Formats: sequence, C-alpha cells, structure tokens
Amino acid sequence: MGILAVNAGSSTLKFAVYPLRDGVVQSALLSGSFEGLEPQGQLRLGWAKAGGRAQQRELAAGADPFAQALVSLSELLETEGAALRIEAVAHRVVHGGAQYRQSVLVTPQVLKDLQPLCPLAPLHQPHNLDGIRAFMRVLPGLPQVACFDTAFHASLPEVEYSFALPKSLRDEGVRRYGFHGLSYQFIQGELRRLGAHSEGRLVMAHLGNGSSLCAVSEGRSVATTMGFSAVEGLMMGSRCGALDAGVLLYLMEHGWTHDRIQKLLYKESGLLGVSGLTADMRRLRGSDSPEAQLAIDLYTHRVVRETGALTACLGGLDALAFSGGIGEHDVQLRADVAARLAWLGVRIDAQANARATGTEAMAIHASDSAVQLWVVPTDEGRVAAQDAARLVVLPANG
Ligand SMILES: Nc1ncnc2c1ncn2[C@@H]1O[C@H](COP(=O)(O)OP(=O)(O)O)[C@@H](O)[C@H]1O
Ligand SMILES: CC(=O)OP(=O)(O)O
Ligand SMILES: [Mg+2]
Repeated sequence: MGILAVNAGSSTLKFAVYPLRDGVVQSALLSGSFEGLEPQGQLRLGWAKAGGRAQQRELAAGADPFAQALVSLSELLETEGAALRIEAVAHRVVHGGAQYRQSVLVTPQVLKDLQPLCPLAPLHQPHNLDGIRAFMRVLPGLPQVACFDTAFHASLPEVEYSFALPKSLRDEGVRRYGFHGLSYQFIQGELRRLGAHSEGRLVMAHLGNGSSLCAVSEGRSVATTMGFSAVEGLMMGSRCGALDAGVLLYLMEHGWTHDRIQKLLYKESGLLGVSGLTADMRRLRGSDSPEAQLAIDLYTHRVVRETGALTACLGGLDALAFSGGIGEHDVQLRADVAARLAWLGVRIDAQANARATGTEAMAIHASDSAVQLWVVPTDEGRVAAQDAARLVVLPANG
C-alpha cells in the first residue's frame, strides 16, 4: 500500500510515493519532478528510486504538457512503483482560507470553496487545483486529499493574524494566514525526533524559492512572516516580500494595472528583480556582479531582521532551524545569519555547518551556543501523505 503525494506548481509537478506500514508513512520509495510544464516549456522528467541513481528523460509535451506529464507519471508508477498499490493521492494546496483548517477529502464542493482563493496565491493555488482536477480525471475512483499550507497556522493568536483594518474587512477574511505549513510540520517532527528544543521558543526558516519564517511556542505556530497571500514577509526568489502599501498606490496612480502589479510582485522582484540576473541563489553566489551581491545582502538582511521580530514575539530564542533549498544548502547564508544573531548568544560550529548539505537533519551550533541551530531537509509530501493515510486508508481498514 502506498500514497502518492503531489505538489503541482506553475512550471513543475513534484511527486513522491510513500509506502505505508501499519498506517504510518515510511520514507519515499520513488520521487521526482516534471519541469517545463509552462506553455512552450521543455517537458522533462527527473526521478530516482530510494538509494538509486537519479534519472532524467526529455518528453514531447504536445498541446497539453500537464496531461502528458500525468500519462508519463502513470507509466512510471506502473513500471517503477508496481509493487505498491496506490491508495490515495495527497495534494499540497497552499491556501485553505478561513474554512479549511485541516486536510480534507476532495469533493466538488471542496474544489468550489478553494477556487476563490486563487488570487491570494496566484503562483500556486490555480495549479494546485488544476492538479487535483487532472488526477481526478486520470485516476477516477482514487481518493484525492487536499493538505493545506495554511493549516499549521490555525493556532495564530488574534493579534498576530489581524491586520489593522476595519472590522468589516477583517470579517471578510482579510487576515494573515501564513504558508509553508506542511514543511513546518515536518521540521517540527524532525526536531522532536532528534530531541531538539522543539517545545521551547523555536523559529523555523523555510528558505526556498518561496521563503518564510515561523515562530513556535509550546509546539504551536504563534507568528509567521507570510500573510494573507504568499507574497508577504521575506524576500524570495522572484517575490518582493513585505512592501510599503504606499508603493502600490504610487504604481496605481501611474496607471499600472492589477495584472502588471501582480506580475511585478510575484515574478519580477526578489532575488531575480534585484540582481537582474536570476532567482537562483546558486548562480548569485557564483556571480561577481554588484547587483547579485546586493540581492544576497538584502535577502540575508531580511532573514536576520524578521528572525529578530519573531524572537521578540517569543520573548527569546531556544532554537533556530534552517530548511528549504537555500536553508538546507547555503552554508554562507547560515554562517552570515548566525554571525548577525551573535547578540542573542548564537554560536555556529563552522565545521558542522559546512558538513550540512541537505542530506540529513543535523545540529550546527557550537557547544557554547545559547541557541540551538539545526539544518533540517524538509519533506512536505510526507506530511501530506500521512494526513491522506489518516483520512482514507485507516478508516477504510477500520
Ligand atoms: N547548493 C545551493 N546553494 C544555494 N542555494 C541553493 C542550493 N541548492 C538550491 N538552492 C536554492 O534553492 C532554491 C529552490 O528552493 P526549493 O525549496 O527547492 O524551492 P521550491 O519553492 O521550488 O520548492 C533554488 O532556487 C536555489 O536558489
Ligand atoms: C507558499 C510558497 O511560497 O510555496 P513555495 O515555497 O513552494 O513557492
Ligand atoms: Mg517550496
């Protein structure tokens, strides 16, 4: 028995197959991603079996690259995952709004409820929902479960989730929701497993293409940098993060349309916009352009600044965990953030930091550090798969 977890984005479809043993999800047996799903993209499949060699295949996309990817995925599951009967598909859905505060079995009504949230996460939500619809067509009869990035933050206190806006707008659901919840749930579980200070005052940093921080106290999310939408908070790959609302008014006064502004905020800003070069931190690190350096400096500054803000909300800091593509791999970023948090008693172990390259969770603090530092490779799919097992497989087995 197994669960297929998928994370459908604008240009990629990530997937992993998790076996179940006694209702508990085990490490993925097969995982990979399709890239080039955007119109005119070059469709490419990359996958690996657990402990196996990474494989790549170029695919002819045809008119509908998404449909083609699903056909290829079905074939791959038949050949490489044949030993496992897939019982359910767990979908990462970034926005559950105010209504969905935990994972749910997808019905037509659920899709209808989630559709209006698309403008709040335009890089994610429409593709997440298209992914669900496509799987429903290709694998009818297989339960589809939606697992929300926002659910982890259902515990945010009112002073954290409220914006200083009139009651009528707050009542409409204009509030902070927070994202990357599946990742935070996974990181928290790993920290618990490793005996870290996970029940104390913890800040988790999910630093990838999308980046955010989450403050946890006594195991519950109490503050987070993303907001109503996934454009708030830290600087990201191509998203600007927190921005003075006055800038939007200025742009509107100068005739910028909604679509133009949306493109600017989500696709043309962040590391890409500042560097004028790329959204990929690896390429920025390899560049000698001053703009690339400014992009890195700004990104680092914002992580430090917001970690300070969340530490203030927590009343101190016991542990800081790095995750996401940048957090797991970028040794320099972790060293720079730790150095700038020295006032909190943070001391990094330079050798342990250099050894942490995203393959396993490990501590990177020095023995005299007042704050634990961890690097935790995240696995959003595994959290989604476990929720799907809880909703679908366990009840069916009584
Ligand atoms: N070795 C590395 N050094 C620095 N940054 C890296 C490295 N590997 C990956 N990254 C960064 O991670 C980003 C992707 O993060 P990830 O969390 O995988 O993104 P996504 O939001 O697409 O899941 C890349 O764009 C790149 O900037
Ligand atoms: C919510 C979000 O930003 O997700 P990702 O990091 O996958 O882009
Ligand atoms: Mg991500």
